[in-house]
Amino acid sequence: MSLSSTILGYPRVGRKRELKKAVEAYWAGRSDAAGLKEAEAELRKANLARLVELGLDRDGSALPENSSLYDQVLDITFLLGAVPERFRGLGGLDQYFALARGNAEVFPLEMTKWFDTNYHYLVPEIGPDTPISLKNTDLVDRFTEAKSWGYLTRPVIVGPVTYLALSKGETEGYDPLDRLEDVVAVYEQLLTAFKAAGAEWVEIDETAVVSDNLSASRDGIIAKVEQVWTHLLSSSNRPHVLLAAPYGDSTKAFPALFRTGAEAIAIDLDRGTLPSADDLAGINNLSSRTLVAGVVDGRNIWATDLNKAKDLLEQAKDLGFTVKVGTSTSLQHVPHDTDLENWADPELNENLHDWLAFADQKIEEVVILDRGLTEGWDAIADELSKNADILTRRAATAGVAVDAVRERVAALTEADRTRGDYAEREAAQEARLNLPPLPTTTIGSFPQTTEIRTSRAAHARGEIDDATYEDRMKEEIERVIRLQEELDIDVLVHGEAERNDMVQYFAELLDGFAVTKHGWVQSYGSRCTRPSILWGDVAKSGDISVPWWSFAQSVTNRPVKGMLTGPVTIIAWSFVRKDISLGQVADQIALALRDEVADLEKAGAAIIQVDEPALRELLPLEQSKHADYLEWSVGSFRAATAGVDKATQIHTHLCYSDFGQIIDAIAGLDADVTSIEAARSAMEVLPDLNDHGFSHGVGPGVWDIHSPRVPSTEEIAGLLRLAVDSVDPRILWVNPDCGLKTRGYDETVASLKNLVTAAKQVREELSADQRLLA
Ligand SMILES: CN1c2c(nc(N)[nH]c2=O)NC[C@@H]1CNc1ccc(C(=O)N[C@@H](CCC(=O)N[C@@H](CCC(=O)N[C@@H](CCC(=O)O)C(=O)O)C(=O)O)C(=O)O)cc1
Ligand SMILES: N[C@@H](CCS)C(=O)O
Ligand SMILES: [Zn+2]
Repeated sequence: MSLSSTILGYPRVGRKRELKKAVEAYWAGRSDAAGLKEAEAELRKANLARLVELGLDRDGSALPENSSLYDQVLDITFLLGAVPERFRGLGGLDQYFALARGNAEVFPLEMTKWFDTNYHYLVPEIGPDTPISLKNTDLVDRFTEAKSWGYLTRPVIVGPVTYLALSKGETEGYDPLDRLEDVVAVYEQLLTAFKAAGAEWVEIDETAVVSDNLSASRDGIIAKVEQVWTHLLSSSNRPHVLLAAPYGDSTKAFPALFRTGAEAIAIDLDRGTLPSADDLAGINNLSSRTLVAGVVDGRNIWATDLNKAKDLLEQAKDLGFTVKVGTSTSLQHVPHDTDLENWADPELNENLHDWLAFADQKIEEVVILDRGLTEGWDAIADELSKNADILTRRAATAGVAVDAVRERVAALTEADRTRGDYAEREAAQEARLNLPPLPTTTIGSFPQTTEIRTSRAAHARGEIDDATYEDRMKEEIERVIRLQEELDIDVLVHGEAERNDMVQYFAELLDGFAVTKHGWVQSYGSRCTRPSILWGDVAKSGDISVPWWSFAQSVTNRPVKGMLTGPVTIIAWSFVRKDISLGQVADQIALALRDEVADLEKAGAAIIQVDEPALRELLPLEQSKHADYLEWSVGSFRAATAGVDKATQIHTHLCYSDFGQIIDAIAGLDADVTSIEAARSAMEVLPDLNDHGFSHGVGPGVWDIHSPRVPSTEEIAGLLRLAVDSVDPRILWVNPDCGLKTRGYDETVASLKNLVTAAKQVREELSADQRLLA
């Protein structure tokens, strides 16, 4: 059976976040395993029905099966039984969720970004003795169940090379790819099992072939993909294979992918290009191979330029392939459906409706383009002309290009991005702040309690007025300030109670953005975000953070940090326009933030933190693009922060990543203090920082806030001692890995108590040791 036009994956959170609700109900004990499985199956069935309703072929190969209770990489770990020793006493769902979230006894797998997206996967830990075998048949069971409902699906599976390339060695220096043969043996069994269950097609995502940012070299990864898949495809006891190389430019991998003999190859034509005739030299009988041309951007929400897509599809055909329409990536990164929004809502800007394509609209685009491809472009002439018209009108819409914003960005100079000498700043800040050695602080957010979220929801529904909402938030802020004083934390935060999300909050208040009510996208596990839509030129037009900060500072004598989100992170976690460069967008946001920084400073803030947790995430997958990216990203942070007095201390915060490749850029931000995730990787980042001569303040996280586990005082003190071994104690700060918004109060209070006690203990040790200079 031939492959039909398709998408590489569908959102799995559910139109009404059914998956989130089902999983959280299970964790909270409100449902049991059977209840969870039933809810998950119901969602899967509803999604399949929707895909067919939208026009994907139910009996072919077009229906992707990419569901998961938590994460697609974790599903492979679970399938392989490749479970670190600390989880081996557990079984079934207990083990699955302990791997994801930890429990009172065990810390979970590390979590990091999936390529350059805001989706997080769980990093497998692989060693020479990690058990690897076909441990369960969940993936095949899902296929069989869908078949019983009348849908022949195409299971979507992370490929073996990619799985191991994304893993970390159980011990320092161990290369997980050393276990490739064992993993491949399981995939061989899996393919046989799919064949026996009646699968016509499976999709294997070997995404690693598009990235230079992994520890294994790209050439090595490509060679391994070719070797492994040439072997696996030589068997006849398997379904057809769609070998996918999404999320980037696969030009380098193209000849190898085709040499494997896979019946179909999917490539990303949003970030990548078509192969040249040279790339295809020596590959025979191209018409027997299907190319799934990823012309519909799977990870942004703009309506596709259908005329441009048509040209690409024609070019692909001219190369000699059998061409099918596809998305550039899975649609798991976009919301379900634009029709879930109320377009009369003034926050949305009704113009946007026509400009947007969420997952369901993207499927409609795939179906339209497929019709053009098979019936001739005249068959979709109306759609092509309407689409061209929308794009032309969009460019001329008010707010898309604002002269004042463009002129201000064009006038930015190097001096605007440069602060004074660090030693002078350090002295001025020390005199102003007078903090103890190893100062303690937190990253910004305190737990977002049900009361806070309920108040916000009631406010949004108009059930409570602005003043009541504001009073409730202020009560919360004052409570959080008192708690930090009781805990004896040195530098306080207001707790971010008023923020629904650290990006969306800013988007709601800046010009140039729209926000949705239902545009949820999975960030990790059950946690979702509603990425904002950056459609126009960005500027600040009113209060953002100053009233909340001023209130917080008015109720304490200790310094409270002003708290902002940086330009790169706002870009990374929003859906961003593609008609101007990201560097330009970043500078527009930077100037809006520069105004906010100035207002905070004017109000009296001595410390202002500008979070850039996504700095590493947006690092392009291709090495050749790194320098340009680092220049504009670092430049925009500096433009946002360099306007302050030398006595004003600028902090930044980074998390969710492996920072090795961007250490120089971190230094280049020129923040006075950088807090950085480090607890789960036992301070790994510090020697790197030290080797790069990093001499500004640094706060390596000493509490992994992604797990409900409370770290003991001894454990934290141990991490601090490790830190002191790597960097000068005079620059060291003590803080958690990240904000506390996902934590509950019990563990927050217990952990912060231990954190402060540990800091005091190590302070004493150091002063006894005379290693801390005054
Ligand atoms: C720090 N991280 C963030 C990333 N991306 C962002 N955009 N924001 C981030 O903070 N990427 C990297 C990491 C990922 N980490 C997280 C951490 C936590 C969450 C999270 O907690 N998400 C929440 C939703 C947050 C939110 O938008 N809350 C709103 C709406 C709350 C809501 O669901 N309301 C209900 C009604 C509630 C009621 O009636 O009581 C509703 O609308 O139905 C708010 O607070 O107002 C989550 O629950 O998933 C995400 C990423
Ligand atoms: N200030 C934010 C940073 C998260 S990355 C917080 O504390 O939640
Ligand atoms: Zn963080």
